[in-house]
Amino acid sequence: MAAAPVPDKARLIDGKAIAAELLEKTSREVERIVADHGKAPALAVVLIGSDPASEVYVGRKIAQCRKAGITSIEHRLPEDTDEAALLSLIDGMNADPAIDGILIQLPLPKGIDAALVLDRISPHKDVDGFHPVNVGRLSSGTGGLVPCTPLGIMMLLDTVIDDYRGLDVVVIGKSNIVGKPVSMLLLEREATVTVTHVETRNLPDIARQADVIVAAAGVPHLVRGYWVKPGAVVIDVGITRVTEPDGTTRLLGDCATHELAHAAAVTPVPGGVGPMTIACLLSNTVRAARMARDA
Ligand SMILES: Nc1nc2c(c(=O)[nH]1)N[C@@H](CN(C=O)c1ccc(C(=O)N[C@@H](CCC(=O)O)C(=O)O)cc1)CN2
Repeated sequence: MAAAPVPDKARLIDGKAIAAELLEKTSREVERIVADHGKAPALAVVLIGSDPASEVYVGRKIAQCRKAGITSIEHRLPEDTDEAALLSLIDGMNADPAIDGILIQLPLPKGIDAALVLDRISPHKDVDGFHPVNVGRLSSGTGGLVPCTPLGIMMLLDTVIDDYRGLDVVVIGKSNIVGKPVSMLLLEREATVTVTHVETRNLPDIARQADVIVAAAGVPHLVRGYWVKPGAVVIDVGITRVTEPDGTTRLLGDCATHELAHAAAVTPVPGGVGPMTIACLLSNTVRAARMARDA
């Protein structure tokens, strides 16, 4: 069999454009829900403390909700919020039929047990897909709400891959938000998935076998050109903000993208996976709203 041609320039997968399409589709679904039930889906967004990146993400989530016609209810709580007060806020939102989705922005301040908090959210309103019931459903392939970043990664991959059966995929990173759930989604599509992390031995050699690399280790420019097989697809999930000597800041992904001309396709940072995370949050909110109204 002839070897696949080596590309001389990797195709950029435009996350911004794909997210915009999904947001458009979500807005149309919101209109249908309003027409059928007379009430727009509603998302409660909880931000505790004043982490600058979290402020930016929450601001974008709320702005996108407004654009899509989703009602957002904002709860901004101080850094020293008591865990019991947060749990009681969640109990109230779980019981409130006017709220379809609950989002607790991560990371939480020190002293608050994230697992306890996420477990308290009703699985039906868990639009982040972090509740153990939804994690279990994803692992067993039995539906449920799926975490936003992995869902977005699959949508980006679907623009360049038709059939995942037997493809060798290397996931770098084992977080509950990205590495583990995206591995489950890829397994469901019958890819051969190798989950690795920064302690994995011979990581460059393992990565070089892959048809697809999902880099989610949070280590800037970890994946170098020689780690990537010619013609592979590379999804860069990393976003690390670095400050230059002149005081300006820029975002670095987990991949040295300038060394990846020989890849078939890569996602840029910014403008790749990040915008999909927010678009999928809105789409999950609409899904939760539809499920609540159809129940
Ligand atoms: N409850 C949650 N908390 C966090 C999640 C999550 O899915 N649920 N994910 C991340 C942060 N995040 C969303 O909350 C997020 C990260 C990045 C982007 C994004 O659009 N990035 C842009 C660049 C943005 C910038 O300029 O800083 C891009 O990559 O183009 C959106 C959402 C942790 N917490």
